[in-house]
Amino acid sequence: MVSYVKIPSHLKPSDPQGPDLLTQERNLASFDVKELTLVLYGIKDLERYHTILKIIENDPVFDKSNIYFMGRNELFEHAIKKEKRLVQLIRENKWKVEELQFAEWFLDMPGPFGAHRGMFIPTLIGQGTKEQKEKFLVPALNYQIIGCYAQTELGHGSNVKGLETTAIYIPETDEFEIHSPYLTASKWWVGGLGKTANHAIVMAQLISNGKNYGPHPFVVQIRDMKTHLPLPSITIGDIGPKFGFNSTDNGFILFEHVRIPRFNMLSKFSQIKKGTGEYINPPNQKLSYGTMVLVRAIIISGVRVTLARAATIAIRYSAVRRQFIDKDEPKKLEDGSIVETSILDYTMQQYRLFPVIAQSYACFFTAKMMVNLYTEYTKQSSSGDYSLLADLHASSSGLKSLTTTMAVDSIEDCRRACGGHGYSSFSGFVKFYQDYLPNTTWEGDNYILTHQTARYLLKTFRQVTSHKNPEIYASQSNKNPTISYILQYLNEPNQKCTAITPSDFNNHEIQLRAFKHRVAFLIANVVDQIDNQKKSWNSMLVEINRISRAHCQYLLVQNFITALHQPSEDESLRMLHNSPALKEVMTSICNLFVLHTMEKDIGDFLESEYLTTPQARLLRIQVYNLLKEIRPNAVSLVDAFLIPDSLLCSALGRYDGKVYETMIDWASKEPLNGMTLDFNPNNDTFIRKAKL
Ligand SMILES: CCCCCCCCCCCCCCCCCCCCC/C=C/C(=O)SCCNC(=O)CCNC(=O)[C@H](O)C(C)(C)COP(=O)(O)OP(=O)(O)OC[C@H]1O[C@@H](n2cnc3c(N)ncnc32)[C@H](O)[C@@H]1OP(=O)(O)O
Ligand SMILES: Cc1cc2nc3c(=O)[nH]c(=O)nc-3n(C[C@H](O)[C@H](O)[C@H](O)COP(=O)(O)OP(=O)(O)OC[C@H]3O[C@@H](n4cnc5c(N)ncnc54)[C@H](O)[C@@H]3O)c2cc1C
Repeated sequence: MVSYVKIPSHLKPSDPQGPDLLTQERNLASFDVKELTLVLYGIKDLERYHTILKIIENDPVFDKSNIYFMGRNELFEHAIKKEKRLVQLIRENKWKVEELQFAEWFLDMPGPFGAHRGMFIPTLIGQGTKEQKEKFLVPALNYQIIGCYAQTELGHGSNVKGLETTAIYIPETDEFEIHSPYLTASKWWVGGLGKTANHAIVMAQLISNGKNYGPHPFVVQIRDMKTHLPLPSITIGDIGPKFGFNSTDNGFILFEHVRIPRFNMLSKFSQIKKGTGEYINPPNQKLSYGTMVLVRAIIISGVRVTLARAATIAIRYSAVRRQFIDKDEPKKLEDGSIVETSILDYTMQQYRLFPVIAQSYACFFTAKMMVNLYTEYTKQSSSGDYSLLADLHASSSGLKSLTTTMAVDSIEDCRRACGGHGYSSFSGFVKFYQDYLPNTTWEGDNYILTHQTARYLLKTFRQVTSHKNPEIYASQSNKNPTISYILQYLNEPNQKCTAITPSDFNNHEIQLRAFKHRVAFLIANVVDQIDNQKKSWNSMLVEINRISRAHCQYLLVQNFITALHQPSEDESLRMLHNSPALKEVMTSICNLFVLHTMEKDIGDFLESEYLTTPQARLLRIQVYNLLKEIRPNAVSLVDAFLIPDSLLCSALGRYDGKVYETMIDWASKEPLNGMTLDFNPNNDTFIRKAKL
């Protein structure tokens, strides 16, 4: 890239106050960083990581050095080039899903084929029959057709049952007619639709013999395969500029009595019979919502790397950045000279940032749980057993909501913790935040999703309590955490915390009891208000949200603690258990996650009377103790995430700590610096490129 400003050569390269600050930090670690990285990725995935990263970093098409200077059109063109190159690489290297997830992660560019890979293909796999897979999935996997997932409409997104697009069965021709009766029925927001896709999975109200059977998925060809123009009676466009995600063509589409063969209704679960239009019921009414369950689970497993990325930038920058001399504990170099304090040494900075490290590790263990639960569900459902679906839907909805909210809040906290430089695109936070933000809205608005989780929890509570002998559920409590805490609460509703010193709060049994008691208390309270005091659902929505949040926080806590204690077949967990140094640092991180989470929501724990006010104070002291304990390991804990510089794309978070050199180098490449502007108000304004 061209530099428009020549930087004077007399400047010394780095921070004059101390050599290589990050190396000094790294020397403080109490554990082996490589060992922890291995726990996080596992041996096989770490090999994949390095293989794929090498390919991506050495390919000029994926070069990101110009990314912060691109406008929308340039960004979109760049994204298409990347997508096309990615498809070539998939073919050349025969990449499977495992490799592809790393490639997409490293590319860090929401692109026009994202919905094709992330939603169109999974829907065909999950909901298509064998014949439909042959017709649509095979060409989709070969990129002969490019698809998108068209569910949301201009007038309805959250309320899927309220969608207005119709698919009416026409027995005479054995076809469906896809139609948008109102402006508000226009499909809207659909990724890859605006310019790229030639096929769409359209979620439409299935109507046969005048009866509405609710939203079902239909495959609709939308553009001509040769000219790429919209097919007759179809109107398509891009929805315009957005907060972020501008490298993707989110689009709209309207249908005017478009006919498709009956074959195109995805029919693995429900079918329409030829001629009669008879509807064959699915084994579970919500199976047509299956793609959403899968994608929510995938989003949850992506949160850990999002948090890791934000923490890496902020922690490394805070180690390098120095402001003020600490009057009480001045920092001295070896030669005795006093230097300014690294901002990472300020307790307030630690309090803002170390919990983000802890959240990422917590999400790592819960991601494992989510993957296991989804795998178990897939196994069972392939033999017709859908009994795990309700559980899976409840935990994936609530956890998607909790963890993505946590992630966007934490990216912003990390950005602010970097002061003024956090506001620069070069921080690596700006585009990252903009592109990540829709995770709180898509695949279910984060508030709406908590209704689903709470509904399941209330239902379970009612089931257990309405039984004459609730203990009958005891045998299920090992597998079902909700039943386990409800039973515990019923047996001992007035349970009290036994902590008498700050360090007592490190006791994992005390921690688990706190979370169990709090969530059961909140559920019991809402059940009482709805069932006995006849409060409306709407009047309880804030409490509903609280219940889902409390339940999902408990899942995060329980998964972290279980990972530390329970013997496991899992390769990563065995490595963790076999290393005392790792176990020690992970225990501190776990304690910080648990106690910081409690402290933030302390009102719930006080209200449930599990904690007393003096105990709340002890708990806060223990949080401060943990910050001190973690401080020497902070940089190494983020190094272990192994987020490559090419992905961070951050002047502040780079591994070598050369913050200031990079800031000025990148600023010198700002194209505005290469333009000559005429500021004279009496002249017509003009801008021209400078001659270098
Ligand atoms: C360390 C290792 C490193 C490895 C490195 C890897 C790096 C990896 C990086 C990975 C990054 C990953 C990122 C992935 C990103 C993927 C992005 C994908 C792009 C997404 C683009 C966006 C697409 C979209 O947004 S598509 C549109 C989505 N829309 C929605 O989600 C709409 C939300 N609304 C709904 O779901 C429903 O309307 C709902 C649930 C709110 C209400 O539905 P309802 O029909 O009205 O039902 P209700 O009456 O409330 O309930 C009845 C009954 O049904 C149950 N129910 C509801 N839904 C479901 C369901 N889905 N499944 C099962 N059951 C369901 C409900 O519980 C009720 O049950 P009962 O109480 O028993 O009656
Ligand atoms: C970048 C991006 C990409 C997307 N990609 C796709 C795609 O590829 N395909 C697709 O089909 N969709 C896509 N979407 C759409 C997305 O799934 C929806 O926007 C999302 O599901 C939210 O629905 P909504 O917009 O209708 O929100 P609304 O439901 O209108 O929500 C607005 C507000 O009202 C509140 N609210 C609504 N109902 C209630 C209630 N009952 N109780 C309490 N509060 C309520 C919500 O909490 C929210 O705060 C995308 C969205 C974005 C931003």
